[in-house]
Amino acid sequence: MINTQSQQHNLASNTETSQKITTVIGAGAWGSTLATVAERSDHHVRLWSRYGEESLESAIQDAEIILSAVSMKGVQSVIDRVKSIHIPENTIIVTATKGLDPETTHTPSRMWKEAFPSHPVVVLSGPNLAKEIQNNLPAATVMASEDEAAAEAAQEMFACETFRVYINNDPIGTELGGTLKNVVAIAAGICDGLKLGTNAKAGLLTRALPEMIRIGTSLGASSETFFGLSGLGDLLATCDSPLSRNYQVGYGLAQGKTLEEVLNDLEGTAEGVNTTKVLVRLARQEQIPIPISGQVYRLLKGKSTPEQAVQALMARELKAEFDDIFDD
Ligand SMILES: NC(=O)C1=CN([C@@H]2O[C@H](COP(=O)(O)OP(=O)(O)OC[C@H]3O[C@@H](n4cnc5c(N)ncnc54)[C@H](OP(=O)(O)O)[C@@H]3O)[C@@H](O)[C@H]2O)C=CC1
Ligand SMILES: O=C(CO)COP(=O)(O)O
Repeated sequence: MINTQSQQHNLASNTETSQKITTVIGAGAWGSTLATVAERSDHHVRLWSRYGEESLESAIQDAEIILSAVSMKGVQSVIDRVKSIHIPENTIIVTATKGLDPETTHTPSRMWKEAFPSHPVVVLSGPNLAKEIQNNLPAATVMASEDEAAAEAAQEMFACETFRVYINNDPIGTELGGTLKNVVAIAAGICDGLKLGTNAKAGLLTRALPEMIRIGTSLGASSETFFGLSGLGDLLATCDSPLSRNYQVGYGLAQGKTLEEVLNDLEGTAEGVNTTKVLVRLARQEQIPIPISGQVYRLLKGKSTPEQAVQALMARELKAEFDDIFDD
């Protein structure tokens, strides 16, 4: 069992010097799980929490990889703390947070890159419900970076029999897939909570994917990435699992609970609530249509009921399925 303070796992401390060291920052559900995964891969792992006894400086000393798994609200403060400590330029920074900064609308990888322009930054994202991975069920994920060697090093550090790690070179697309699907997961929870059926759910997810792609490509992502593990893969996992906190938010709203009630009952973080607000701002700025996410926004704001949101989506002007299909 991993506690909420920096620990040495698995290996006796006198073997540490010969092992590659990974430090995981954030001992919540995801950070603890990723520490377990790296430990399964037989690396030396340190798990750091702001509530633990060990200093961050000591926890990240000699680490080849520093992986941040904190929720969005903790990202800037963690960056500031790491920045106050000197870390060598070959230290790889991996970010596993799925959110958007409410101040700047930036993704966590962009925030890390801005703070550490000379360090390789890698995004970890995929269909990865922490509880299933904790239970040793097989899962696949993506390590994405513009620095191929860094992505490969992170892949090697975390891959094991039950955790299959792919690499790609589209960190922003990989990160946005995992982030934007949280908004859709709220909608999926509403869909299931209202018992709208399988056809409605398939329609919802299929129409939500182009929304994610429109926003993603406007921010520089490749559309192809959204059909991979971190896009479609994570959409399927999160929107079809009661383990997902975002799905639980939608499900609770469909039961007639207020957002406050739902969040009070929730175990852990549902990033989709904040992401929806940031996403709507981004979409307005760029004039990008996001009808499904827009309805989630109205619902979270208390401006419509789940039933009204469904009606509004079904009553939209009829249109072609693909934007440019009749252009020629
Ligand atoms: N749980 C999951 O299945 C998955 C989660 N994720 C993503 O990982 C991120 C974390 O999720 P999860 O672990 O589930 O969330 P939890 O609610 O379980 O834990 C919250 C985490 O955020 C950290 N944190 C919160 N506020 C601050 C702060 N002000 N300063 C520093 N650290 C802070 C906590 O650190 P501390 O330990 O120091 O308290 C803790 O690690 C989210 O972005 C989520 O979307 C991604 C994939 C899977
Ligand atoms: O990102 C996740 C699975 O890939 C976890 O989803 P939730 O944050 O909704 O629990």
